[in-house]
Parts: sequence; structure tokens; C-alpha cells
Amino acid sequence: MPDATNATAGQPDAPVRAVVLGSGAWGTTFAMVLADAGCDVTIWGRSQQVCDQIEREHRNSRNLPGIRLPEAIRATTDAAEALAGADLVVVAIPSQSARETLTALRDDVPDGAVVVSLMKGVELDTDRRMSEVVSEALGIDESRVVVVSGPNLAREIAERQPTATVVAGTDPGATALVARACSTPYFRPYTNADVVGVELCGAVKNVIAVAVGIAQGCGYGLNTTATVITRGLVEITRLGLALGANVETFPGLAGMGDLMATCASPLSRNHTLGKHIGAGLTLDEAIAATGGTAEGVKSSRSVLELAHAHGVEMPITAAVAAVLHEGMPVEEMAMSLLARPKRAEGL
Ligand SMILES: NC(=O)c1ccc[n+]([C@@H]2O[C@H](COP(=O)([O-])OP(=O)(O)OC[C@H]3O[C@@H](n4cnc5c(N)ncnc54)[C@H](O)[C@@H]3O)[C@@H](O)[C@H]2O)c1
Ligand SMILES: O=P(O)(O)OC[C@H](O)CO
Repeated sequence: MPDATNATAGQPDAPVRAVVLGSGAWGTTFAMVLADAGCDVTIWGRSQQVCDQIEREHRNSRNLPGIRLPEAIRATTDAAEALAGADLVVVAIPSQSARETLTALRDDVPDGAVVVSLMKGVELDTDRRMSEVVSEALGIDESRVVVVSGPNLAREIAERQPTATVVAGTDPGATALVARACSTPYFRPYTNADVVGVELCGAVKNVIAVAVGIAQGCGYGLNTTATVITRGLVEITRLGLALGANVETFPGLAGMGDLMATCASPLSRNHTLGKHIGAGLTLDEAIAATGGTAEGVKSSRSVLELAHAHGVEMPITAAVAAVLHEGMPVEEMAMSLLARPKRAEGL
């Protein structure tokens, strides 16, 4: 396995000590990636039952049925115990729970630890990106927060299928540490200094995946899917550029790559939820039928607020928010998008 020693901390032989906050599908899978890369990994979870099963049976049947986890991964519900001496603190809980959860753990996160956000959402009410929420909740500089985002459906990675990701941070040392800590023969990180762009890609693609799901649930075919994905990427790019992102991020893994994976895969919770809505379920019914966290439900609202605040037009996001939260019938969604004033293609 590749080397994941903590050379930047001046301990060339010590493995990186990583703590993953959250024992859901992605937290558990990322813990497996870190362990396969040579890190010393502990998962902190809320469920005693899930933690016990990870420790004793090396499985998490609630979130990753049928997957055998590395035996070295430990799991506990005791946050202080988990976080003591951590070099990396990886946050893998739903975006809207991040501030409250991290504020409560603030005193347990060691000084100097690099904090990694795996979350793909924008906070309701504040419209903050997750790295901003992490930094505010823990009282740390944003340079200590690194983001990992890409075409990373948990189940496929838990099966060790090959994929790549983007590790984004403003501090080159912290970014390199995280990239080294999660590099395995099946998981290839690319670094990027554009935290804003990478985070917006991850959050908004969930909303676009809901839109694609709705279209497919309504019975529309691949022309509609391709139209929503392509114009969805335009929306993401427009918002990103207004917020200072780098244009090169959007056709990359965190942008087009993740959009393609999420909009195409039946494993995606956002896509699945959209399909249920398109097929006629209510939002509550669709959430229950989907299971897991479909971040696009809440982020459709916060992304739209962010867009309004910056004068950015995001018609697909607006239509998703209208269907999910304002009672717009799904049948009206396509019409509301296609009837807009005609314009030239492009941003
Ligand atoms: N599943 C994926 O394929 C995937 C891939 C990339 C990124 N993500 C992102 O990672 C984040 C987590 O996703 P997931 O798939 O692990 O979700 P999940 O629904 O499978 O698990 C979420 C976990 O967080 C826990 N949790 C919920 N509220 C909590 C709180 N207040 N405090 C502590 N723990 C809490 C739950 O108990 C659960 O263990 C999301 O932002 C998601 O968009 C997921
Ligand atoms: O299951 P989803 O819709 O949350 O998507 C999972 C990942 O974000 C795909 O990269």
C-alpha cells in the first residue's frame, strides 16, 4: 500500500492518525480508503450498534451491506477518545448538521490537526459553504480545512472500483498531506487550490441530479437528461465564477465528473429521490423511499439564496426548489424551463 506517513509533521515513520466523524456510507467508505492508504483510522459514530459492528465484525451492514472493512479500523461513540492525537479530522455527516455537531466537538479537535470536509451542501440560512462552516464551528483558519470531492459514489469505492477525486485546499502542505493520506491503488487524488469551485460543484450537482431524476421519473429520455446535465453545468459555472472560482474547475472531476456520476447512477440518493418525485411521490414519501442523505433537497434552497445574493440566474435550481418546496407540479417543471426567453448558448 502507498505511504501515508506524517512526513510534514516531522515524524517520517509515524502513520497519519485519522478520525472520521460519521459512520454513514461515505464516512465508512472513506475510512476504508484511508486505512488502505496506510493511515491509522478511527470512526466516530452516533450509533453504538454500528460502531460495535465495525469493531467486532468489520462490517457496517446498515450503510454498506456486504462490504468487508479493514480490520484495523476502529470505531467509537466517544468523540474525545477518538479525536485525541488526531492529525486528520474528516467530517462526513449531513451538511445541515455540521455546524451544531462540530461546535460541540470544538474543544476535542487537536491544535494543528488538518480538517477534511467530505460534505456536499450549502448551509441553510447562512448560505455558507461547508469549509466555511467547519472553520467557523471549530474556530480554525480556513487554510486548515481541506475539501475532498469528485465522482465518488460510496458503494463503488467500497468495492474498490477505480476512481479519482479532487483534494482542494489553500494550504499546499495540508492539501498534500490529505492527498497522500487517501491515495490507494483504486483511489487517485488530484490536488486543486480552488476550494470555492470544488465545493460549489459538489453541492449544486446534487440539485441538478434531483432535476435529472425528476425528468426520468416523468418518463423523459436521454435528450432531456443531456439537456439538464449540460445546462446544469452552466448554472454551476455561472455561480462559481460569480463567487471567484477558477473556470478550469468546472469541466474537471469535481464538476463535470461528479455531475455525470450522480446524474447517471441509480446509487445516487439525489437522483433516486428526484425519480420518486417525478413518479408522483410527495417529498416526505420520496425521502423515506430514498434512505440516506439526499443533500440536494435542502441545498436547492440555500444554493438559490446564494444565487440571488450574487445576481446569478439558476433556472434549473429554481425549478427544483419550486417543485420540492413550493408545490409546483412536476408536469409544469419542463414547461417553466423551456418557455423562458430565448438566448444564445453559453454562460
Ligand atoms: N454516499 C456517498 O456516495 C457520498 C459521496 C461523496 C460525498 N458524500 C457526502 O458526504 C456527506 C455524508 O454522506 P453519507 O453518504 O455518509 O450520508 P449517510 O446518510 O449515509 O450518513 C450520515 C451519517 O451522519 C450521521 N449523522 C447525522 N446527523 C448527525 C449529527 N447531527 N451528528 C453526528 N452524526 C450525524 C448519521 O447517523 C450517519 O451515520 C454528505 O454531505 C454527502 O453529500 C456522500
Ligand atoms: O448519493 P448522492 O446523490 O449523495 O451522491 C453521492 C456522491 O456525491 C457522488 O459523487
